[in-house]
Amino acid sequence: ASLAQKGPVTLWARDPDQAKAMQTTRENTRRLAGVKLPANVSVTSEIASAFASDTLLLAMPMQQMAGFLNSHAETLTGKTLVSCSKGIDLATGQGPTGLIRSLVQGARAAVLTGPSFAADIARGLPTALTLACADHSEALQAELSTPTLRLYRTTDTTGAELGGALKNVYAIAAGTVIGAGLGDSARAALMTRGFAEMLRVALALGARAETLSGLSGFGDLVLTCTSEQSRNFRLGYALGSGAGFDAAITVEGVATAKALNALAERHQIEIPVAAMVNALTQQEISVSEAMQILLARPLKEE
Ligand SMILES: NC(=O)C1=CN([C@@H]2O[C@H](COP(=O)(O)OP(=O)(O)OC[C@H]3O[C@@H](n4cnc5c(N)ncnc54)[C@H](O)[C@@H]3O)[C@@H](O)[C@H]2O)C=CC1
Ligand SMILES: O=C(CO)COP(=O)(O)O
Repeated sequence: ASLAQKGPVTLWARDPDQAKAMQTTRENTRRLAGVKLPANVSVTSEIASAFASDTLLLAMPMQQMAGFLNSHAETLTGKTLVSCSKGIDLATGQGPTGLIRSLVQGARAAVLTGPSFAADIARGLPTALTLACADHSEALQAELSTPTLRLYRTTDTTGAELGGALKNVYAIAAGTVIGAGLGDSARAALMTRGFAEMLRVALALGARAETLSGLSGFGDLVLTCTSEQSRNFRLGYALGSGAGFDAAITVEGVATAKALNALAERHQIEIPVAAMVNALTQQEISVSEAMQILLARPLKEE
């Protein structure tokens, strides 16, 4: 919707009925109810017209991306593929750019990430994001920036994708703390220790520290750990308060916690908060057990 301020945009939906309904009603009632599609957004389920552009934005749950890329590898060859997904592929431990590079020959991989709820962007509220691409991406930055969407460029794709993926794990932790009534001070402690874990993992995997301190890292951690709009925060809140949660809702932090723990084990990095989130979401421990384990850890230097 934001890009439509600058020209025609084609939105691809897999399901022909859903595409037709969106094209007619000018709304995605299931995913973004109440937001009207701008006039120059057209919705189609036809690959040929949807994939005609040289630049394509990929917005799907992370665990679906490998399958999508495999199915459409030939059509996507030579395109600039900009991933908006935040996660780590469980099967390979790769982020979006790694998947794109390994599954689509000749594609240029980029990541668009940072603090942004889809509903805020669609309503034209001011938003700033990180655009990461290994090669010179000034033209892409200009192409994807709009009057309400300000993009900052970097070549650090590893840092950008890890910032966006990992913050979801700590948003679940923050939601759990608030849901369990443990207070804002405890949330601030978890966010800070969570950020230290994000930095340790990202640096070990070759990211730059300044990327993690930017929009895709610190910025997105703050947004997701403090907003009830976040699905990751809301899942944590439900876990903390003992309420139910709709399993159909996309919550990237659950799979990411699993993938992150596997990565940390391989690289021998300590991530106690993420380990608790993984154990909690896999229903291996209770909220009070998680808190006791974290509080009983040996005292150490900051
Ligand atoms: N919703 C938000 O505010 C934001 C979401 N993201 C990220 O974007 C990604 C997608 O999230 P949402 O759009 O919110 O999830 P969602 O669950 O609301 O929508 C997912 C969309 O992907 C489609 N999809 C599912 N499997 C697919 C496949 N195999 N091939 C093609 N399309 C497929 C679905 O039909 C649906 O339209 C996630 O990684 C999320 O972290 C990033 C920033 C903001
Ligand atoms: O990534 C997001 C905001 O930057 C969206 O967060 P949720 O997936 O937790 O809703």
